[in-house]
Amino acid sequence: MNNESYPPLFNQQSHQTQIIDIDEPIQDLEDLDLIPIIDLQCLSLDKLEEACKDWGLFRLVNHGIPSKLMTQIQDQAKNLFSLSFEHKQAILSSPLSYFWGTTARTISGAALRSPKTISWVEVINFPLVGLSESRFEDSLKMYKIYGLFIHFYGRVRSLMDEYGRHQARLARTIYESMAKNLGLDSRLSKSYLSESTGFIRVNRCPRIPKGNQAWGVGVHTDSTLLSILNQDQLGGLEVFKENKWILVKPIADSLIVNLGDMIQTISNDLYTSAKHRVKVKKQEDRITINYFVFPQFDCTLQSPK
Ligand SMILES: O=C(O)CCC(=O)C(=O)O
Ligand SMILES: [Fe+2]
Repeated sequence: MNNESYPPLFNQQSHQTQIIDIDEPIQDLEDLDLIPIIDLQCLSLDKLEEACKDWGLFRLVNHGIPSKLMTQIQDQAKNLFSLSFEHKQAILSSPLSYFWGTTARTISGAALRSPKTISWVEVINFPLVGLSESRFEDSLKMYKIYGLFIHFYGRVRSLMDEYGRHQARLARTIYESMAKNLGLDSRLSKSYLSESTGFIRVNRCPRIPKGNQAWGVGVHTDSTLLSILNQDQLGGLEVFKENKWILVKPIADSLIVNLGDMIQTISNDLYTSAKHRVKVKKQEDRITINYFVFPQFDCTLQSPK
């Protein structure tokens, strides 16, 4: 098992970095999807309220993103990850960033990784603001693979722009309904969702040798206001609810909305920032595309009385 697109650690036959408990009980009822469903075409404020309080996570359907775009973005992410590890390290730099072994970064942008907590994941961050006018392409010309890379980077970038606009629309619609439910003061609550903070994070959890498993992403909550996830058909995402880990099954054309720490704070802990994690055990690469959005950086969060 060797492929130059993977970080070297992920090419080892077996790895000792993450031994995880295979017997841990997980609610896995074959045909049953336990995750609450929110239909954006006929959005029920009551259902939304229930999902936000009880789960902190829900499945979004009828969201208006064409399924072709959902698939194209997955395919292009796959292409980008298939560049060699060296090239990814060299060319996916500011305003983009590439790192592996963790999804967390320090304030200065360095990957927050330690040998004990290596996650089985590679990450590319795409800012959405300024992507089109960035000098990134100029800096790429220094590299020999410019010609090869640029023809699909251009494609990825325009897809990201289009996809990002849809995500911003979804976040705005969902957040405004939450604000209504929470009775937020509309003058204050405008700055609690700031589209300019939005970015897209593409994750690849590399295939893993048969019989092994690892954390793609360990247990965490998102620090966002909202996160909106497009996962491929391999699965692996789990959410914690009433002391059980529940599989968030992949269902074509649906998105998973995660409430982050910021909306939990704004709601005065009425809403839950969902605890979740990703387990990797398939012999195929797993790709997910996540949209993250935050409050305006300098605003003060105020919970309703
Ligand atoms: O890849 C996934 O399914 C979820 C990733 C995640 O939780 C994150 O990036 O915060
Ligand atoms: Fe997350």
